[in-house]
Amino acid sequence: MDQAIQVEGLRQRYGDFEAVGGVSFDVREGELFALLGTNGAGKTTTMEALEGFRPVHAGEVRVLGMEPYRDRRELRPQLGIMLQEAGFFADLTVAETVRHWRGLAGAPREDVLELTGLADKADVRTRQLSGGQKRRLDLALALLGRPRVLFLDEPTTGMDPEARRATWEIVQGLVAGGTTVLLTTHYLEEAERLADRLAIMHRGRIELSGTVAEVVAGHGDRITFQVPHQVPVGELPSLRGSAADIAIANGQAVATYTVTGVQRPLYELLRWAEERSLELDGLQARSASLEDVFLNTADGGAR
Ligand SMILES: Nc1ncnc2c1ncn2[C@@H]1O[C@H](COP(=O)(O)OP(=O)(O)OP(=O)(O)O)[C@@H](O)[C@H]1O
Repeated sequence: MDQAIQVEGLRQRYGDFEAVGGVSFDVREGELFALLGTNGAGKTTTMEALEGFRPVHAGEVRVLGMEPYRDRRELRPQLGIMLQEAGFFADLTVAETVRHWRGLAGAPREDVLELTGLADKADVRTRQLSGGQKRRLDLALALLGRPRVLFLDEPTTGMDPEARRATWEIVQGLVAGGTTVLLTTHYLEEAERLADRLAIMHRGRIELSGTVAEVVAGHGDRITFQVPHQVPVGELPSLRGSAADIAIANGQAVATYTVTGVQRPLYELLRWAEERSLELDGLQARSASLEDVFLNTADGGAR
């Protein structure tokens, strides 16, 4: 089988409110696909439809060729699910929690605590774990049954940078071993690092999808610098027809130009500065980043 996950025209409602309004995407076997989006965009709702938690209202979803809600008994043992909120028994230790869940997995992995860096917390009660450690225990439980398809809903929220990087390595190892992963995240760097392809959702729809390179293509390049104090923002030049966007950071005005190709506009800018004997602190020229595209989408700008 080529496609592990197929979503076609998915719509989900909560009462009268349409949380997902016609979403389509595929995830190939052994691929990591990231769902990004603003708060309330419909990422978790989409994921829950694929996990078989509730029937779909309209459209078609398939996971490993099965209909997730109808076929949940057969499908569930092949899925690993890491929900956004951990629901552990507070008085069980980490080792007891794993033992409890191991009983439900067919041929459980024995190394999940070592894999997730929790071996030294085996005797700690789950309520005493830090937020990041709880996320790691959640991941450990999701991996117990050696899932073919792994759903990770904001897996690294609350983790320190080191734990986040360690988690990325675990996930990369799983994908290298053939596991299909659907991930939601608010960390754009996480998606840039891990995702083979991604989709940006906004208000129940997919606004953009593709590889990172495909998603940022066509969004131009950026030139930014701190506006010198002696220059009123109204006197900044336009660069090849592009006017400056001004943002204030720590009391300092920062100018950003969206341009196509940086060489000519940069030349114009430097000549303008030279003629006025101005120093442009913090001058940067770069391609559009996933963050630029994301913010543009969230503003309703990318269509
Ligand atoms: N059980 C529910 N009943 C009513 N509305 C709900 C329910 N669950 C989610 N919603 C609403 O549906 C919309 C989509 O929620 P969802 O959790 O799927 O978004 P999300 O993209 O995962 O958001 P976040 O990034 O904040 O986790 C939101 O407006 C949310 O308030």
